[in-house]
Amino acid sequence: MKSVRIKVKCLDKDLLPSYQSVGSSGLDLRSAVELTVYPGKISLVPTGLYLEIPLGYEAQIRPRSGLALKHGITVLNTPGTIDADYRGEIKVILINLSDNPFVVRKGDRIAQMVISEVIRAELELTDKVTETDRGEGGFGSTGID
Ligand SMILES: O=c1ccn([C@H]2C[C@H](O)[C@@H](COP(=O)(O)OP(=O)(O)OP(=O)(O)O)O2)c(=O)[nH]1
Ligand SMILES: [Mg+2]
Repeated sequence: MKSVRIKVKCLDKDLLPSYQSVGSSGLDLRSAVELTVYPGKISLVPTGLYLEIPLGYEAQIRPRSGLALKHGITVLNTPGTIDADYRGEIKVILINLSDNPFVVRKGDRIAQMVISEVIRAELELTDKVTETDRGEGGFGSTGID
């Protein structure tokens, strides 16, 4: 498996994220605070983490499926983008899509962070794009069966 070294400043060692199994794609992120995400509401959850991601990589913040399925808790902007040059605290934007308040305790694993390589586009202006069978069809144009 490929890996990349990332420097991390962590306000509290107990908040250091980790992979939960040998094949996990994401590092589980822990909440640095206790808070409640109320039904239908959005909360910005600090993680106590500051990263130095090498240029050419990014971090993506994704929901945990268990929280989504059991509690209706998801990441509003998924996948959240952590730019390589960002030096602020990593924060997670949670939304509660259930009818019940969701209590987050300090140290709870609230989301996961996947490190990814980034390919940047070199935009080349043109007056015409090539034709294809699909053409302008989209948004369900191929049907559902
Ligand atoms: O879930 C997220 C998303 C973003 N960020 C931080 C890191 C990221 O590098 C920065 C900017 O994020 P983004 O580009 O998604 O937001 P923007 O609205 O475009 O803000 P900006 O104008 O600062 O780029 O905010 C987080 O901590 N958590
Ligand atoms: Mg941005």
